[in-house]
Amino acid sequence: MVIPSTADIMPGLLQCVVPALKELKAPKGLMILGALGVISHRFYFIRGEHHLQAPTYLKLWMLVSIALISTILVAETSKLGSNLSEAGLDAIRITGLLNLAFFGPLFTSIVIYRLFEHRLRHFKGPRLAAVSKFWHFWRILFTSNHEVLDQLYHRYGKIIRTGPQELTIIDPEAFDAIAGARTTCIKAPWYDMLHPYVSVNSIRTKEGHGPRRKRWDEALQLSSMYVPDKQVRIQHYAGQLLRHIKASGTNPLNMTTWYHHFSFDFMGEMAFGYSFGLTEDSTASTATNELAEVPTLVSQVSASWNKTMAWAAKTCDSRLAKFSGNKENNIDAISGQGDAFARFIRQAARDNDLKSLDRLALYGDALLITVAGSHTTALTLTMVSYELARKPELQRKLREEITASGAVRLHSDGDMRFEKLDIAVIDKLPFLNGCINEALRLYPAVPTGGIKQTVDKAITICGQVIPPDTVIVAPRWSIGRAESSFERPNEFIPERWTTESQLVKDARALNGFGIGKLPDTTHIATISLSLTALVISGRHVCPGKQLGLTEIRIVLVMVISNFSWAFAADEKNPTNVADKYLDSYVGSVGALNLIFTPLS
Ligand code: HEM
Repeated sequence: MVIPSTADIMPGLLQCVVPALKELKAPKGLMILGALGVISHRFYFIRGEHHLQAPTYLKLWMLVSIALISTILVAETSKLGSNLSEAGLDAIRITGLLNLAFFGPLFTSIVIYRLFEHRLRHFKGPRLAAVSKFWHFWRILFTSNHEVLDQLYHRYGKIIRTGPQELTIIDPEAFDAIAGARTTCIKAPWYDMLHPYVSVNSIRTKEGHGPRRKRWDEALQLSSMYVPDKQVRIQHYAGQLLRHIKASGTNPLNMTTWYHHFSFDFMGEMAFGYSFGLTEDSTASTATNELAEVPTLVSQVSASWNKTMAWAAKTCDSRLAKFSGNKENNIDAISGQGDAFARFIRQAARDNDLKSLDRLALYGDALLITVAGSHTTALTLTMVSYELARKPELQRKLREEITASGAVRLHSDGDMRFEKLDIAVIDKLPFLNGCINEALRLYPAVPTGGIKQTVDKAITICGQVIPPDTVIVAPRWSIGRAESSFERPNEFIPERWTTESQLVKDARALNGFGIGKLPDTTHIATISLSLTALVISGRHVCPGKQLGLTEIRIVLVMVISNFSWAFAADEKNPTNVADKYLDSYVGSVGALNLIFTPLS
C-alpha cells in the first residue's frame, strides 16, 4: 500500500477547509458559532464542575487556534503572488474573529445567567464577584483574603455573594451547618488545590474521606488517652527550645521561627520517626539535614507551592527508604517503627488497601501532617507570646496561676529542668486556656479555609435558605471578631473565658479546630475546659486538637516558669507579627522578636 505524502493530501484538504472557513466567517457562519457558544454554556458548562479540566480546555483552545492559523496561512500562501506577512495577519484576524464569534456569546450568556437568572442572584455582594471568581483573585493579589472578606462583611452584612456560586457567611451558625456532625454539606472544589496530590483533608466525598481518616486516626494515635505518651517528647523539644532562649542572653530572638523549629522537630519525630534537628544545639551536625529547610518553605506555602510539594514528596520517599532498608522503596518492607507514617503504611499494606498506599496520596498526606501538625501549633504559640509581651501583667497572672496550681516544680539548683510537670492539672488551668482560646479566636490557624458546599438539598442558615450546590465560606477570622459574638471583639482578654463571661455573647464563634460538639453556651465559665474536653464529633474536626493543645500548654508553661519577655527596647515595629498575618490556607505571621529575662 502506498502511503500518501503531505504534499499529496494538502491540496485536497485545502479544497475542503477553505470553503468551510469562508462559510464560517460569513455572517451566517458567525451566527452559528455564536449559537454554539450559547448552547455550550447552557447545556454543558452550566452543569457539573470544570475546574480540574481547565488546563485541558486551555490546551484544546490553543490547539484549535494554532490549527486554524496554520491552515489559513497555508491556504493564503498557496495563492499566487501572496505576501507571507499579509497572510499571517489575515490568519490571525480570521482566527480572532471566529474566537470572538464563539466566545463572545458564550461569555455574555454566562454573565446574563450569573447576574439575572442564578439562584444566588438575590444575595448582596460586589456585582463583579457574582460574574466571576477572577474578581476575588484580583483582590487577593493586593490584600490578604481574610481582610478582603472582613471588608465585605462590614459593607454588605453577614451573608455576602463572593463568587458566582459562592456565599460567605459571617455567623457562628454557619460552622455547625456546614461542618457539624449532621451536616449534609461536602467539601467544595477549593479542596482540590493539591491536585494531582490528594490528602485525607482534600478528599471531598464522605465515602472517600471516612476510611482514610479512620486509618490516619489510628496511625496518629491522637485520641486523648494516647497523648500522655507524647508528653515526654514534647518536653524534650521544649527543653531544647528553652536552652536556645537562655543562650540568647540579652539579644532578641525571633520566636516565630523558634516556635516553628520546636513544632516541626516534634512533628517530624511523631509523623516520620525522626526530628528535623532544628532545635538541636547549634554545635550539633544538623546542617547536613537536607529536610531542615521545611519551616521556611511551609510558612510560605503560597509563595513556593511547587517547592513545598516537592519537599513533601521527598520527605515521604525519604521516610519510606529510610526504614525499608532497600533502595526500591518497598512499602511491604517497612516495619517495626513507632511513627504515624510507618503505622499507616503497615496497616494499609496488611489490609491490601492499595488506594491508601497510592504514592500521590501519601505525598499529599506528608504535606498535610507536616503543615497541619506543626504550623498551626507554632502560630498559636507565637500569637499568645505576642499578646503576653504587649501586656506583661497577663504574664504575671499566668505565672501566678501555674505556681498556685502546684502543677510545676523546678529543680532547686536553678537549672531549667523540671521536677514535676503535671499535665492533668495544666490541662485544666482556666487562665492558661483563656489565653490559648483568645489566640485561637483572634489569630485562627485556618482563618478562612475549610470551604464546603451544599449538595442537592437546600439548607437554612440564619433563617436564610441556602440553595443546593452553593459553595459556603465561613471565615473564622471574621466570625471570631464579630461584635455580635463578643464584647470588645478585637481585644485579647483571656478573662472572657473565665471570670468575665459577659464579654462572650456567642461562644460558638470560637472554632479554632473545626467543628466538634458545641460548647454549652449557657455555661460560659466552663468553656475553656469544654475546649479541652470537646467530644470530637464533626467529620472534619482536627484530629490533632488534643495534641496541639498539649504542646502549646507544655511549652507556654515551661517558658513562663523560667522567663519573662518583652519587645526589644529598640523594636521599631512591635506589631509586625500581627500586621503581617497572611491567609494562605493556614495563617502565617511576621517575625516576633522578643528579649527574654530569666526569672530569679
Ligand atoms: C493549635 C493547633 C491546631 C489547630 C488550631 C488546628 C486546626 C485545624 C482545623 C481548623 C482543621 C480543619 C481544616 C478544614 O476544615 O479543612 C484541622 C484539620 C486537621 N488537623 Fe489540625 N490543628 C491543630 C493541630 C494539629 C495537630 C497537632 C495535628 C497532628 C497531626 C493536626 C492534624 C490535622 C489533620 C490531619 C487535619 C485534617 C483532618 C481531616 O480533613 O479529616 N492538627 N486542624
